[in-house]
Amino acid sequence: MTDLLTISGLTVRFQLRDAVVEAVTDLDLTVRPGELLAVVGESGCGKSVLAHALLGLLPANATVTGRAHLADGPVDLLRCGEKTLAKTIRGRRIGLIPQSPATSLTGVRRGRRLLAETLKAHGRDPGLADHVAEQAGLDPADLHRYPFELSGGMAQRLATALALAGEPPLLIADEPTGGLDRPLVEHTLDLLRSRCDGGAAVLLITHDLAAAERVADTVAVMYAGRIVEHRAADEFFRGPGHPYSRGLLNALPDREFRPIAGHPPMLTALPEGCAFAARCDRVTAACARRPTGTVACHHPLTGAEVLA
Ligand SMILES: Nc1ncnc2c1ncn2[C@@H]1O[C@H](COP(=O)(O)OP(=O)(O)OP(=O)(O)O)[C@@H](O)[C@H]1O
Ligand code: NI
Repeated sequence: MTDLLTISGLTVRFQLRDAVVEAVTDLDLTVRPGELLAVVGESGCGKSVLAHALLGLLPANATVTGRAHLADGPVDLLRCGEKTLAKTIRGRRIGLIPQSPATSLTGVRRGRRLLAETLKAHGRDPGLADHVAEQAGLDPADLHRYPFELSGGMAQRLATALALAGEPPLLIADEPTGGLDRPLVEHTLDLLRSRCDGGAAVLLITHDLAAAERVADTVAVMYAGRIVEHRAADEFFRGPGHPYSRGLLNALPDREFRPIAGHPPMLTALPEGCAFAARCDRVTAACARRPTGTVACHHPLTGAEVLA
């Protein structure tokens, strides 16, 4: 099947006064219709920057290179300019559930009006507001509130409803379960899954590997701005290939509940070789060269040692 989204060589740099932040480097990804791709990795590894780059939402100190295309459009999302993105892409072709919607949902309109106007802007019946809120797990009775009157979890669900309003074929959900308690987490994940089962694609950005395990078809692991492993979810959860992936899985409460020692490197001073080497128990002299491949490691895990 043709890919819905194709990203090649995506690289994002932020210019600071006296340093450059290498936020995303040479990232290739594809997402098919009906696929739920989970992008996982520790805080600061570039997940939100990836989402914002695709939607033209990065601040002025960012430089973006590479290419990103939707299957049905000739435009390069990274080059097409604000007007095209605002008119034809954001909300319509690609919906975004932003991270921390409590801070991004501002304005003086009540939830119902916000949602009704968004539906109308996408050519849908504004009367569907209550229905779409319910789909997102938000009690329609809470739509009379202003954004600043919403709890973090309610704002999260309103943001989800707003992203669903345009029925975009691709939904990017950046930590969509933040601030939600367990039943609502599951409701939101199942909602994303049902979007995919209806033919849409979802790029789910999450810290929560248990969430990814519940719903993802494929998993991409980011470390220090690069994808270090990308494969089918069932294979990944059975036997990750990258030592970093194994570390993430072993940190889960129902596995070893043991966090990975140490910290990711500074994105302003990345090593030339493998960025994970300083934290890795398999490091050798070979790791001074940058590893490549779908498991970007000179000493990937195999067979029995995988979850040892
Ligand atoms: N405008 C900016 N200027 C400089 N650096 C930035 C800017 N925006 C983001 N960064 C840096 O880019 C890196 C990646 O940030 P990003 O928000 O993508 O992380 P993340 O993986 O989404 O983390 P989290 O899981 O905490 O949301 C971080 O080191 C961050 O500090
Ligand atoms: Ni983020």
